[in-house]
Order: sequence, then structure tokens, then C-alpha cells
Amino acid sequence: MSTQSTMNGDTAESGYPHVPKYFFPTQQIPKLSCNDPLADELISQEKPVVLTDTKLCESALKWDLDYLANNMGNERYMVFVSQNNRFKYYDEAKMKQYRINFNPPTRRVDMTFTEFVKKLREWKPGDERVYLQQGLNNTFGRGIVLDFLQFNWQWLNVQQKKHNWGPLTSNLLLVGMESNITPVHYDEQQNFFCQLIGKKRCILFAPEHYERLYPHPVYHPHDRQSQVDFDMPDLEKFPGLDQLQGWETVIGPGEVLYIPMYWWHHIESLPNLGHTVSVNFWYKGGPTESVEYPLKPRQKLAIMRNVEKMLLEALKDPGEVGPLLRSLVLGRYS
Ligand SMILES: O=C(O)C(=O)[C@H]1CC[C@@H](C(=O)O)C1
Ligand SMILES: [Zn+2]
Repeated sequence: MSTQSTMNGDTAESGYPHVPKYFFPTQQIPKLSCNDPLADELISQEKPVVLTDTKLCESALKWDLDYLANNMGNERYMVFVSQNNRFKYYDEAKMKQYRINFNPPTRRVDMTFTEFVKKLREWKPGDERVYLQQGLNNTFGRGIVLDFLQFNWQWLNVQQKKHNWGPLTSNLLLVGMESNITPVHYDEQQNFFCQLIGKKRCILFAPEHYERLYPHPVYHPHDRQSQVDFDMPDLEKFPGLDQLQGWETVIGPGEVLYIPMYWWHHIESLPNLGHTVSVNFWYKGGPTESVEYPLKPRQKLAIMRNVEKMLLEALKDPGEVGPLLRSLVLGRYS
């Protein structure tokens, strides 16, 4: 395990000063031209890769705060507010489903883009932080819609077919403050993550690190999110952390990170480099043609999720799931 992070601004693997080195080792995610056959090979193997030359969102490289303010109209957009720099996702629907004492780590405030930019520009240390995370839809101004139509859909459609992905489900527009962090979690969709303004450090872990990242239970509002705090790793509670090893990269304007479905990712806007703008492309996974054994780690993850859901459906009380699984496994399958 690498040495504990020193906060005196050591240059981490990212090569940028003042970026914390975490407690786990990382390797660099390959950065390749989208025309390099190896890039396609990695995507087809569901391995992360940073793609250059895609021109995927070239029309959006001008989406700085002023341009967005002039073209986002006066709609209210989804903004998360945090008392610190972490923006851990939670499912609002699951907050109500089970009687659990859950205090959301951030609060959602819908605001106009002008109000958002004001909070972002007037921010001073000690103030709450903001992160705009809004699905692109037809309420955006004409300029944004025209830029969106000019995305490199031809390249995207070729990728979608070549890798047998399902349909595009959404594009999330992300406008964040420097040092904002999205803590480590996984999604059940394929993701082309496009960096438009500023730089983001992305740390990824393969699905098989499931046992080292201790996701919250499926019924919990933090479903799919790791219980682990990278700034204060609790090795007693989460002993698997000492085997954790990841992949990392820093992406800048025009670069596209492929985040494979079920791969864990932690994303931070680099400090001291200003606000960031990104847009992602989430695709449903494609149909499984032929099942090959042994199953892939992500297939086992999907099975574990279904077992949790089925047990909850049968037992009703989340507190009974652990005891039943212990009875099932201890001394019999362990
Ligand atoms: O695209 C994804 O899968 C995400 O997790 C996004 C949600 C917040 C975004 C960020 O850049 O901080 C990343
Ligand atoms: Zn994600």
C-alpha cells in the first residue's frame, strides 16, 4: 500500500501539484486517439480509456459560464449544495421507502443559471459549495440545443452499434467548482464522459473491487455508492481497502473518458484551476448474447443486487437480510 497522502502538495500520479495522493496505488488510464484500434479494443473489453480526437462535443467547448448564462434561459436547474466539497449522490425515492435515520449529505436547490453563477462567483472559503447537475432537455436555450445537435452523433452511433450498447438514456450537464468531489460509486450504464471546461481527475476501480469498496445496501439511499471515505479510510471496518488499486487520469477540454458500466469512479475538479463543465452520455447496457462461464465480475454484481432486492421483497425488514445471509453462508458456503 502506498504511503499515506501528504497534504503538502506532493505531486500525485496525476502530475498536478496540490492534488491529494490517496492511500491506494493507481496506474494511468491509457489515453489514445479514437482512431487507434487499441481504443476500440479496450472499449469492447469494457476497460476504461481516455479518447482524444473524437470531436464529440467540439461545439460545446465554448460552454463557459457566460455562454451558458446567455443560453440557458430562465428555467430553474438542479443544483446540489454541500457544506463541504463532497457531493455524494443519494436516491430521494429511497429516503422515504424505509424508516432509516438518513441525513442527506447535500441538499437539492433548483435555481436559475444566473443565481447559480452568482453563488459560484461570489463563493469564499467557509461558504457552502454548489454543483449544477442537470439532464440536458428541450428547456435549454436555442444556442445550447443547436450546439447539442452538432455533437458528433455519427461517431457515437457507430460506437453504440459496434459495442452492442442499448439506447442512450440521458446527458447530464455538470457545472462545478474547483475541488468539488463526486465520491466513488458505480452506475449501471455505459458512460462517455466529455470534459469541456477545466480539468477533472478521475480515479476508477474495476467491478471486482466490489469487496474492497463496500457499497451501501441496495435499499439504502446511497445505493451504488461506497461507504468508504477516501480522506479517512477506516481499515478496521473495511479491511479490504489494503488491497485496493485503481486507475487514474486527468481529463481536459475535448477529452472523453469511457467509464465502463459497473466500474467504480471518483471524480474531482482539480483545485486552483477554476470551475469545470462536463457532459456525459449514459447508455443502457446491451442484451447479453451468449452467457459465458465463469461469469464476469459485473454479471456477479448484477446477481448480488438481484439477491438483495429479492430478499428485501421477501423479508420486508432490511434488518433481517444480514442474519438470513449469515445463516445461509457461515459454516456452509464459507
Ligand atoms: O457521469 C457519471 O457517472 C457521474 O458520476 C457524474 C456525476 C457527477 C459528475 C462529476 O463529474 O462529478 C460525474
Ligand atoms: Zn457516475
